[in-house]
Amino acid sequence: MIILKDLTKVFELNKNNKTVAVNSVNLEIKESELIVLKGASGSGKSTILSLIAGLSKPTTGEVVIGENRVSKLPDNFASLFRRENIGFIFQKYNLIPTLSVSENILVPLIPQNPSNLEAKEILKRVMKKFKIEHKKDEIVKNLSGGEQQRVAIARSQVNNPNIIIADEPTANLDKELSLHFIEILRELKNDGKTIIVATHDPLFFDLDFVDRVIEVSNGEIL
Ligand SMILES: Nc1ncnc2c1ncn2[C@@H]1O[C@H](COP(=O)(O)OP(=O)(O)OP(=O)(O)O)[C@@H](O)[C@H]1O
Repeated sequence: MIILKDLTKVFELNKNNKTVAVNSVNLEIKESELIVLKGASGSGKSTILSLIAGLSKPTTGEVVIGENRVSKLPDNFASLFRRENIGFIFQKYNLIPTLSVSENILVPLIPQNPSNLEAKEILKRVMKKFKIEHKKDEIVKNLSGGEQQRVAIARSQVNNPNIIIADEPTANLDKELSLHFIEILRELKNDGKTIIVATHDPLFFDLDFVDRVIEVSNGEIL
């Protein structure tokens, strides 16, 4: 269970310039639920995701995931928690363009220093699942948008996280690739993952396997 308790995030650029990006948000997300956060640009979706992941700290309120009060964890514990529990899929993929597909997918494992055999097995599992095995030695910048997306998804799954956070995952994809991404999402949902997608792509709003579409406006949940 992920619980957001009266969560507020204020960005203070200077004394006269404050943005309330998230305003008193309360939300409970059950295990294996798929939630879509929908809202216009600037409504606060990405900020909510980064608070859930412990990438930033709330101004007030808290985030609790399972037994962990994520928003109260010191940074090094928060990053450990993230590494073990959360997979990220970003709009711009955040891949390293000059590295190969396999090298990019293995990046999240670097802190764990796995044996070659372990790394090979994990690579095989995720590349097969997300159908990118045939490109394993290709440099990422030579891949199409859809292929880069699959590398990013494969990378998000190397630690087999139980929570997946996707921020505008289809923003750079055409309709066909977006529909393909949605099929991957359906699979991840069937695997029992808890998934939170922030998007303004209408393709996500009537899917039969989405549990809830939650509208965010001006930092508040409607
Ligand atoms: N680091 C920051 N410093 C100052 N203001 C910020 C920061 N991050 C976000 N904001 C502001 O907080 C508000 C919410 O931004 P956020 O990125 O969460 O919206 P969003 O709904 O994800 O938008 P988009 O769909 O464009 O990504 C915006 O007004 C934004 O300008």
